[in-house]
Amino acid sequence: MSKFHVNQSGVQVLEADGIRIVFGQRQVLASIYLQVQTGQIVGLLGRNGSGKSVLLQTIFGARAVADASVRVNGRRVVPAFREPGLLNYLPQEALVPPSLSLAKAARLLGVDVDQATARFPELRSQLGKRVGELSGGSARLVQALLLLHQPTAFSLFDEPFSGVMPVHVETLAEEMQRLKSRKGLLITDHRYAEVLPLCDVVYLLHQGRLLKLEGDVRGQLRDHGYLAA
Ligand SMILES: Nc1ncnc2c1ncn2[C@@H]1O[C@H](COP(=O)(O)OP(=O)(O)OP(=O)(O)O)[C@@H](O)[C@H]1O
Repeated sequence: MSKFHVNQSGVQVLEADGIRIVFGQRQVLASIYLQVQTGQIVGLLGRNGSGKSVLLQTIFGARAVADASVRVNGRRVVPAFREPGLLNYLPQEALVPPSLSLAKAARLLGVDVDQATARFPELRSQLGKRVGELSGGSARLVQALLLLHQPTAFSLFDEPFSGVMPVHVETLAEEMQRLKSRKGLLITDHRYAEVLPLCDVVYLLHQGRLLKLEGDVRGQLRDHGYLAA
C-alpha cells in the first residue's frame, strides 16, 4: 500500500496547481488547476498545440517549472516521478526501449505480463518478441497495458489509443474502466468518442486555460472549436 494512502475513504488526490508555462512570447499554460482522484478517469482534451503534453510532462516532473505545485493528498511532490509508487507516465513517443522483450519490459516494471495481456490473445503469443519487432499499434497497446497494470496510484497517458486498432481500443478502454478501481487515470487522446464515455471528469485546454466541462460536453467542445460546429 502506498504511503500516500491517508484519507479515511482511501481516496488519494493528485492536484496540479498554478502551472504556468511560457515559450518565448507565447503563454501556453496559464494558472492551471487540475485534480485527479483514485477511482477516477479524467480526460484532457484540447486542439493540437494547446499544451496537453506539456501539462502531463509538468505533472510527472519531467519538465521543471519554477512555481508549479503538484500535490498528493495536500503534500507537495515535485518532481512527482521520484515518489515511489505514486505515478507513471506514457509519453507520446515510445517509452520501452525497442530491444527489450515484452516479457522483460513487464518484469522491469513489476507487472504480471499474463494478467496485463490476458484479454489480448494476439499479444500473448508475442511475449518473447522485442518491443521493436511489434507493429506500431501493438507496441503502443503493450506500453499502455504495462503502465495501466503497474501498481502506481496514478497513471498519466498521452495518446494511449494512437495507432491502436478499434477492437483493441475497445478492450483497452474496458481495461481502463476496470482498473480505475485501483488508481486514478489522466488521459489525453484525440479519440474523443472513445475517451468521453470513459471519463468521470473532462477538462478542455483552451487558449492556455483549463476548463472543466459539465453538462453538454460535446456542445462545449464544439463551441471551443475542438469539434466541428
Ligand atoms: N521546448 C519547447 N520550446 C518551444 N515551444 C514548445 C516546446 N515544447 C512545446 N512547445 C509548444 O508548446 C505548445 C504545446 O505543445 P504540446 O505538445 O503540449 O501540445 P499538445 O496539446 O499536446 O498538442 P497535440 O494535440 O498536437 O499533441 C505547442 O505550441 C508547442 O509548439
